[in-house]
Amino acid sequence: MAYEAELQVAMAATLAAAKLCQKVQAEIPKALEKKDRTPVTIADYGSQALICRAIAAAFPNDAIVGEEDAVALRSAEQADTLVHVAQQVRELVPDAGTQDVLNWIDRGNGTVGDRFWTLDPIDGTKGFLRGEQYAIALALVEAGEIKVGVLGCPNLTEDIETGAGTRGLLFLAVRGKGAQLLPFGSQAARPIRVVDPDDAANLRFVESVESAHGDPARQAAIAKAAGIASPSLRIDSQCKYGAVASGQAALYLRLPSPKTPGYRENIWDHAAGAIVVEEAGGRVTDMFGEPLEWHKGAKMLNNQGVVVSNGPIHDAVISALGI
Ligand SMILES: Nc1ncnc2c1ncn2[C@@H]1O[C@H](COP(=O)(O)OS(=O)(=O)O)[C@@H](OP(=O)(O)O)[C@H]1O
Ligand SMILES: [Mg+2]
Ligand SMILES: [Mg+2]
Ligand SMILES: [Mg+2]
Repeated sequence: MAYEAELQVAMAATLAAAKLCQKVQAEIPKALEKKDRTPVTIADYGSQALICRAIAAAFPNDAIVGEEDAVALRSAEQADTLVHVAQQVRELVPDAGTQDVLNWIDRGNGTVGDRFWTLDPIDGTKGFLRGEQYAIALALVEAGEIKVGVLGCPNLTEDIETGAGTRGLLFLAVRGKGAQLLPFGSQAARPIRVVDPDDAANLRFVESVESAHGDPARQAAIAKAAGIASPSLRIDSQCKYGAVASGQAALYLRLPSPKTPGYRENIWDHAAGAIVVEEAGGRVTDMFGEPLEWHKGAKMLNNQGVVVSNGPIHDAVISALGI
């Protein structure tokens, strides 16, 4: 199958990063504050180091556009943090030197081009810090189209609402080949599909836990206008894409927050989830119904808001948005 090597490398790297994140989350990590005042932890850095190492080894010519960089970790003030990051990485790569770890993290400073990977080593760091949902999100983009996506969700359960079933899910997709779900520890991935419009029990919508990352009042009004009467399920991170792809929600709405109207979305916050939903039969656009632009830069400057659906309700949502 096309992209089989890329998929296998991405899956193995994401599972290794998930192991590191699970261990750090159990130890109740501290958060550092980045320049933009958002949090980052040793697990964000460790996850980026492991995944960039694996991609650089398998595909040395590929650029990686990752969320994190090692600038702060190279500073004298963060010497202790660097020690902790390197310790965590060494649990999985015993011969990793401290300089190696810094260089692997900085391998994620690549730029978008004809073929590149985009990586969010922990999406939903705030959820991670609360002990709740987060995702490790990795995607390959070629000629402006996402070709491969792997989304690791270490705390997500097969039944998202009740918590029943295996905890720890890997969502996978290759363009044109469908989307699959592999519970952590299982050998057998199974195909997934978005929800059928007749399945009233799963016609719910999902949105961020963090109110400041969207517009909860407008999101509720739009969902209602599109025929979804039940209250939202609030989930951190790209796990929301997993909910739509696996047929447990019909809609994920992320409308611009009135507090940060100029905010533009990062490609790593959406690429892996978007291909998983599309390959499961759903649709992903911005709030104007336009396709998201993956190859223009790390920020999607020409897109605002994100609408993710099972497909059949998509046009009703865009028209309810009234634009
Ligand atoms: N103002 C604003 N508007 C929209 N999005 C924003 C905003 N600020 C931050 N972010 C990004 O949100 C990412 C987290 O996604 P979620 O909102 O789905 O998860 S969470 O509820 O915050 O946990 C989060 O990703 P991570 O930094 O990887 O956690 C940010 O990239
Ligand atoms: Mg993110
Ligand atoms: Mg992140
Ligand atoms: Mg972040």
